[in-house]
Amino acid sequence: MRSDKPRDPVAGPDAGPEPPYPVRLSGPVIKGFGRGSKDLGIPTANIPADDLSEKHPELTTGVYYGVVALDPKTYQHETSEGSTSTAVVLPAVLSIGYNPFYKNTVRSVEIHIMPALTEPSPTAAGQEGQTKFNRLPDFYKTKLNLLILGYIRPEFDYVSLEALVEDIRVDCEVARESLLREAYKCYLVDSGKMSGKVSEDREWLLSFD
Ligand SMILES: Cc1cc2nc3c(=O)[nH]c(=O)nc-3n(C[C@H](O)[C@H](O)[C@H](O)COP(=O)(O)O)c2cc1C
Ligand SMILES: Nc1ncnc2c1ncn2[C@@H]1O[C@H](COP(=O)(O)OP(=O)(O)O)[C@@H](O)[C@H]1O
Ligand SMILES: [Mg+2]
Repeated sequence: MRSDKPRDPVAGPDAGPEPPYPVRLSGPVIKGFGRGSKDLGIPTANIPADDLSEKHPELTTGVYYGVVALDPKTYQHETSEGSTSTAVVLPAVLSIGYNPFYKNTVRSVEIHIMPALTEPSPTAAGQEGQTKFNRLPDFYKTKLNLLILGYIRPEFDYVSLEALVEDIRVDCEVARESLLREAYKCYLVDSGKMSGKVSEDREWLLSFD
């Protein structure tokens, strides 16, 4: 169970991702248990977790942050200038594990895509009423590429659904603050002066065959 201790506002070193990060994962978006939107009001794009233990033994169960891109052949992202047919990199927060609150018996990888960091955060503290998490038009079956850039916390069980939702709200804020640091922002925005390794990772992220 989660303790009442206040949470750190950022996770991972300021200097940028340290090994094993960035970790590359990709797969088609599949159906989950249908609880994300319905029970929690937090949609999560699930990708297959079948070969995770074999391919990524370093990924322990827990909550992570990173960046994602969706295949523009099947998903056109809406921007302020209209819809775009090139892939867009967006910030994300994800859980890898058994969702102890729901006692799942199989491991899942569930990604919540957040709005661009240039937009106001819908999950910032102190907003009136119930938190409204980011919601995009559905993109089941679309190929999703994900670069995991850091670890936030282990998975917990909770006394209530509200407590789980509040912790995920804070995860979104921790992910956002973590990604706003220069050494992480470069994965989201091409500033023209990124290192060769970052540029290689971004190229992978944006490649869909
Ligand atoms: C950032 C994030 C953190 C999460 N943390 C936990 C957690 O600590 N414990 C837990 O039981 N589930 C956690 N979840 C998983 C939610 O319970 C899960 O997204 C929900 O059950 C929806 O599942 P579905 O996609 O199968 O419908 C987390 C999900 C996200 C996106
Ligand atoms: N911000 C978002 N992040 C992730 N998925 C989203 C988002 N907005 C809409 N979706 C859509 O919602 C679906 C996930 O909803 P969810 O209730 O978790 O269902 P499931 O249990 O099938 O994963 C995703 O597969 C995607 O098509
Ligand atoms: Mg889901």
